[in-house]
Amino acid sequence: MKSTNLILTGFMGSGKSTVGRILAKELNTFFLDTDLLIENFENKSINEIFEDDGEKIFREKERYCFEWIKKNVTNTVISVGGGFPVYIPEIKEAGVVVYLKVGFEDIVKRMNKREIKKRPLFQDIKKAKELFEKRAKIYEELADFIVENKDLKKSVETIKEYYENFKLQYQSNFAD
Ligand SMILES: Nc1ncnc2c1ncn2[C@@H]1O[C@H](COP(=O)(O)OP(=O)(O)OP(=O)(O)O)[C@@H](O)[C@H]1O
Ligand SMILES: O=C(O)C1=C[C@@H](O)[C@@H](O)[C@H](O)C1
Repeated sequence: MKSTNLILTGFMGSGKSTVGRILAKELNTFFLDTDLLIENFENKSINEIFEDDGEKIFREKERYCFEWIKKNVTNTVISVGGGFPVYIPEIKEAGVVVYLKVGFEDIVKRMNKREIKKRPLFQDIKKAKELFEKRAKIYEELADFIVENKDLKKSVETIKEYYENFKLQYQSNFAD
């Protein structure tokens, strides 16, 4: 059976947390962020996990999060880390997937120094751009719905409309 979580994906800084928090409030639910779940569980920042344990261990923690969400979470807005769909292509098993699409130059313009510092894979801008180019197609292929996150209000409204229609369809599919 399809899960009814609303999962936001996209590159680092594409606006998943910003859009996710607003959406959760408007939909009268809660907002989860897999990066924050992992940081809280480990009591370490993402930077510390990358430094102390390495990226491979971080990806294992993301998979653990995925399995937990699939089993235990419903009707929730969830923002996942930028690499989550790349390493967990079965992401749709945990909910309906919306890709927040933003160009690399716009992401760089939007993020301040403090925001960049928190993201280990954004330290080398040339490498971050290469990663962005490699991942763009994967995000598109794994999405149920794609939204260009230009105007924040419009993005929220478009996703809300899509998700409400999805839920209506879901309910009619599973009605007795
Ligand atoms: N539509 C928008 N227009 C302008 N700025 C935006 C928009 N959406 C988000 N932002 C800004 O972009 C920056 C990054 O957003 P946010 O932290 O929500 O991204 P994210 O996808 O959750 O990042 P990460 O996954 O790396 O944590 C923030 O400063 C946020 O205020
Ligand atoms: O794009 C990525 O691979 C990452 C994005 C962040 O959200 C964090 O999940 C982490 O820094 C890795």
